[in-house]
Amino acid sequence: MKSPTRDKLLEVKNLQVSFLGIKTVTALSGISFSIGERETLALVGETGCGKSVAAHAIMRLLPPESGVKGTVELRGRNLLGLSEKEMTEIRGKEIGIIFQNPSLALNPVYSIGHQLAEPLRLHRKEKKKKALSRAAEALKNMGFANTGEIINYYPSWCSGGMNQRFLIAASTILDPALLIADEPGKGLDRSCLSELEAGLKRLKEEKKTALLLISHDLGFVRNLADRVAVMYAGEIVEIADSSGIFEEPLHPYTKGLLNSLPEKGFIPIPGFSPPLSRLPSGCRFHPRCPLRKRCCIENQPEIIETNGRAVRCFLYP
Ligand SMILES: Nc1ncnc2c1ncn2[C@@H]1O[C@H](COP(=O)(O)OP(=O)(O)OP(=O)(O)O)[C@@H](O)[C@H]1O
Ligand code: NI
Repeated sequence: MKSPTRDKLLEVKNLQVSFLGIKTVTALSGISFSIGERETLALVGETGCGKSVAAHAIMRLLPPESGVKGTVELRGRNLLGLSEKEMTEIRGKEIGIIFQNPSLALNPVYSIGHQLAEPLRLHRKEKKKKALSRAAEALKNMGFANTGEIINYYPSWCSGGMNQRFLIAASTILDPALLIADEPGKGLDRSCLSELEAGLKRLKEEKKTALLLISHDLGFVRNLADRVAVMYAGEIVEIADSSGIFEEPLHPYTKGLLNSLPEKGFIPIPGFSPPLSRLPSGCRFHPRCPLRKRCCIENQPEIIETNGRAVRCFLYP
């Protein structure tokens, strides 16, 4: 929504995800958003609202018993209609993904250099020497100075923050157009977090990689995101430019999230998100909303777009 003519890289339309079990839970109730080429979109919202499910659905990494509907178009190609073989080609090459725990994703028995160079040797048939020099360059982009030494390190020798940056270097070594980062900063201390932030910034600016950034840390989001989508109980309730969300939030839930920031006085939103198996009537946020009206209890608001932003709330026409 930054500019109406921006080239769309990823377009998610009406994505619905249900987990079939004794009780079927609908984790995503039809979410739609798009990410432009080179753009960073953040997904924020309280725990359990469906952020990780959205990331997994886009990458087709959900368990087979999950029901997925809607479309996920990467440069116009619907990923949900591809064969598993075609999808394997997309993962890593066109869309990279990193999760919060890097030690689970890095292989403990191979050196960092080997793990970075391997995809280049495999997919690009690059010679060892060239692949290793590209690996060193990727490490430099992630803020490491002594790359000649670091390529010989093993993950267990390094801190969580270093490993998270190795993982970003590894997930983007084939220059994917989009990197999905699900809580990349979780569990990292402040200094590791600022190194991670600088690494992601360089990736955006130098490699022109688009980012889908999932994070609880609104400060981190504010520093990196061009646009922000706010989720609540399996729905998107507001999407706007980063400055719109942080300076002029519209939805009462977005306002509540911002008030819980330290600089706004740590005021938590009273109550809890509803369980997905027992959603309230009307607006899903109404039981916790200080501004609720009668219609909010009875009717479900649609998400409405105006002036380059979208909001799901009866306060806005
Ligand atoms: N495989 C699964 N089977 C059943 N339910 C699931 C499955 N995966 C996720 N869910 C449910 O879907 C909902 C959304 O989960 P999700 O992990 O996407 O939340 P989140 O927004 O990423 O939260 P957090 O901030 O804690 O990471 C949760 O209620 C979760 O229990
Ligand atoms: Ni999550």
